[in-house]
Amino acid sequence: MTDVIKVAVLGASGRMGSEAVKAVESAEDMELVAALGSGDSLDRTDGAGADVVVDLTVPAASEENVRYAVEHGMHAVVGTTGWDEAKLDRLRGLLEEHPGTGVLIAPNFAIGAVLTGKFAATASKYFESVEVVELHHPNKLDAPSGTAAHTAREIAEARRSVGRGPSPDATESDPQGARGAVVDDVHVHAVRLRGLVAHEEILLGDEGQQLSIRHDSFDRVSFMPGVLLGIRTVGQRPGLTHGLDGYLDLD
Ligand SMILES: NC(=O)C1=CN([C@@H]2O[C@H](COP(=O)(O)OP(=O)(O)OC[C@H]3O[C@@H](n4cnc5c(N)ncnc54)[C@H](OP(=O)(O)O)[C@@H]3O)[C@@H](O)[C@H]2O)C=CC1
Ligand SMILES: O=C(O)C1=N[C@H](C(=O)O)C[C@H](O)C1
Repeated sequence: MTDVIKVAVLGASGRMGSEAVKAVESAEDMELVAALGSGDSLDRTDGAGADVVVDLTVPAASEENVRYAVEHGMHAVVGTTGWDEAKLDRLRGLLEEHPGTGVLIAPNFAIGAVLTGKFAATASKYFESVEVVELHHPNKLDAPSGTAAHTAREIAEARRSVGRGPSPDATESDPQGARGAVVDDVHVHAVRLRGLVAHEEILLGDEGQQLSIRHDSFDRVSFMPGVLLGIRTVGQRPGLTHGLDGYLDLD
């Protein structure tokens, strides 16, 4: 019998956090030792003996939460968005000072979304044009989604590897930003619509053909197997892992 993993969830009453609390409570190899909201002190995590902190909060709080976890000897599984290159670099530096500690930053915990990013990156090597559309519930704080930004970077890297440049685009005037955000030369469009949960579609086009690759999370339970995989694996993977694919054998 393996040791039970003691887990603290930050953002525990949020949409994702409340689902994660249920998932951890249902896992036989885990024990929920702390469930924190925005008003709670972080010392309730190490104070309760947590091995792993799960951060499902807000972009403004996530970096500080992870820093606290690492500095207090806890691993961290992070689903919160907003981890740009500057934050990731600071985290890498921190982890060098704490070589036994692992942190997973997962833009998306749903296996279908992880695969969508991989499939889209592969496909984008063969198509002249590619654009990303993400569609979410209207309560989402950030745009474009962390997943869409991550997908755009995966696509850009794949295209660079085969010498493909940006998609063709004759737009000369776009004062309202109708062409969307541009992440690493890839256009990303954000839709916010009541009734949606989390969705992403990658449109690829070439002479006389189009390919669409789409993933839909209809319910936040779709993220929970990835959250549990992250909790089970993070302690064996010191350093920073960016993307759940780092814990999956996708080749
Ligand atoms: N990686 C993935 O697969 C997924 C990632 N996400 C991301 O996860 C994050 C949370 O999303 P969602 O659950 O929808 O958001 P919610 O707004 O529903 O939940 C966020 C929660 O965080 C709490 N919170 C805010 N600041 C702190 C803090 N400093 N410490 C502890 N708790 C805090 C809030 O509590 P209070 O109300 O008291 O302020 C709130 O309950 C977002 O960044 C989202 O993009 C979402 C879905 C999937
Ligand atoms: O806020 C959300 O809901 C989601 N956020 C993450 C993101 O920004 O990519 C993951 C998923 O898309 C749901």
